[in-house]
Amino acid sequence: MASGTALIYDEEMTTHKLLWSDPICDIEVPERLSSSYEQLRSYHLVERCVHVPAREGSEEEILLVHSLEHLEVAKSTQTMNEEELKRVSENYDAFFFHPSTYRCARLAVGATLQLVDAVMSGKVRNGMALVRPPGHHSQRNAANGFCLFNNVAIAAEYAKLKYGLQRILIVDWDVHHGQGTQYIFEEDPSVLYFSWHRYEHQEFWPSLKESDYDAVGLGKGKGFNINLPWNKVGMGNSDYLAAFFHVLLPTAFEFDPELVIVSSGYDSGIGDPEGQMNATPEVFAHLTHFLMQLANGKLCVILEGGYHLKSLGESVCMTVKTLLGDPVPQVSGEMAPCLSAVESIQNVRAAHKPYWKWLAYEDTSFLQNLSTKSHFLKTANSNPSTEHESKITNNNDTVKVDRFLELHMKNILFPVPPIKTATTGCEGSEHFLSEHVQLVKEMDKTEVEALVSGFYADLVKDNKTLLSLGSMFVILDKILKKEVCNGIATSPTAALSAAVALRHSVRLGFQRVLCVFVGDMQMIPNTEDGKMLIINICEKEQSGKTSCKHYFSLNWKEDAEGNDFFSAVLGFILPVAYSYQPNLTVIAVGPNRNLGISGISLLVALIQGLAESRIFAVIEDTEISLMQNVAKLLVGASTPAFGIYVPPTQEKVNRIKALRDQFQQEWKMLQCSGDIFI
Ligand SMILES: NCCCNCCCCCS
Ligand SMILES: [Zn+2]
Repeated sequence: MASGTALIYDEEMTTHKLLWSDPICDIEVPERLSSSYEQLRSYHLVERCVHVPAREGSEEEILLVHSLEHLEVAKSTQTMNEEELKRVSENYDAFFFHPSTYRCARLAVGATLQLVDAVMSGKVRNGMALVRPPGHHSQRNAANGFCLFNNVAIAAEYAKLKYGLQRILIVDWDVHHGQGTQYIFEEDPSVLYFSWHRYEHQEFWPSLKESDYDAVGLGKGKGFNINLPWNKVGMGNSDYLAAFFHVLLPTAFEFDPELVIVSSGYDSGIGDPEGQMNATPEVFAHLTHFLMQLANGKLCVILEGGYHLKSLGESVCMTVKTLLGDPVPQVSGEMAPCLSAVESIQNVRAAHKPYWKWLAYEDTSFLQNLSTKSHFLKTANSNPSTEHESKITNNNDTVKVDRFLELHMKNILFPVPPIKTATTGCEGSEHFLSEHVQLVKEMDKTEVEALVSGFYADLVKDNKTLLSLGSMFVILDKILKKEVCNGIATSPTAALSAAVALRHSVRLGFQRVLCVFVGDMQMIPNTEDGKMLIINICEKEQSGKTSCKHYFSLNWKEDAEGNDFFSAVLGFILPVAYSYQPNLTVIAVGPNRNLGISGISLLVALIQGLAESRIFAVIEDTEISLMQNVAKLLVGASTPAFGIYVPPTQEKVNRIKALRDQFQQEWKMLQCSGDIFI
């Protein structure tokens, strides 16, 4: 299992710069690279990464994507004077040449390929390349939007050629549409390209019709190009997370890529003059964390845009911290996507329904009663409450944004506990003990009995249960005190342990405890006060207990061969959990679990993004291999390959949709169709 995070940076890429005045290009400055690198150093992140040197991309590698003519023009600029450079630059939309541009662009390509090699060879698990000039706007025969060579597109072609890959996912979270990348892979089903971008109904640059949600790819490539247009500015954390839950992640898990490459632009972050969006740096930790669960963790993050230096630097650090396996910080802001975002999400799901199994039963009846697109425009403008008030009056006030970020990041960056996981030394734990794991000593009997008093005392029959409860209390204390990040214990009665753990956690002061219980829960604590939210994934409806705001019984029986649990995790559990914003998560697996090990592993892996990754897992002691899988995930291993993809049945899709329709006003991250507002 590969480990380690590569960081690729070469100061020489700061020599490319604008020699004349150009109000469009003057934001793409060398300091974007140097200040991001300095920020990484200030957070002591550089020394934790594996340093991989950049190199020059070869002409042959560049010709994987670009025409010989384009290469020759770029090469010829090295010896030009300023006048000539200016003239050549005017042939392109928003691009400038400097005598060192060609050299820097080749270093950007080479740095990107070095990262692909480091990840594909297993030298590291993942990594980031800080490069400029960026790449995602450049096309076969043209420079465009500050980009000369399409670093990420070349990387994808290179990986296919050198490693025989057949499925590569490119996620472009830059705020501009990577039209260059779209054109290059439009007919190619082996490269799934996803981009969100500021669009404002084709008003915003590059103002292309083919940037809209109905550009789904061409020929054999149909379905493998996903455009999510943002038709308003001010999009924030909840909009971005909703786009991942309801569009990108279900598709990505069905696609099951062998490698994930991110066109990582941070102009989609707060304060950026181009994006005018509201998403704060920690959201990139969540987006990165989700993508780390694909392709067995093989993730290459390549810098694209980002023009507010402080916002860029903080977001780069959040990304690298997460690549290193640090706990994911709590995401800030109200967890409620705005109407415009939900409409875009609904439109892109409808557009892709013909191409993806997970969308087979998507309800697209809204298209019929839509007279024209203007229908949504009307609703969007009709209730202003559905838009985000901008945190910063205008992003152009750089100093104000600096101030905001200074304060905002203070309470985000918590000390990473030295020990990742605490365990009880239970059966099978010897397999994963390492310096990241701490064995907790047993608690003495009388103390445990005192803690278990009242409610459950009579239920604690034997010594074994008592001891298991005892070590559970010790683990919960350590998690609360942030001595450890998470913990795992086995129990002869997971249901009892979970119930006791929930009460104990609330008594310890955790205000919102999320409990995901797999199997039949037997005893269900009272959730009226909202201090707990329970999602019980069980085979049959718990007797007489119907779902309510803080208790969900999700009937799910997995098909034998594979696991169709993705749609429940991505379409229901995560949206509810993110809406609830717990400060502790308890995962419990009881007897006769109705989910496969890979489904549970996926759930544990994805849910680590909550509660600053504070998770307590309690597993029925008969489930040794499950315990080991979960323990490895808590210590920081990548999600194992999650078996054969089985699309959800219509009955299961309808069950999720029914719960969504019923609770999407309480838990707004469930929203993925605009109907609710009409
Ligand atoms: N009115 C023309 C605006 C051009 N803006 C180019 C932005 C390129 C961003 C690269 S991430
Ligand atoms: Zn951009």
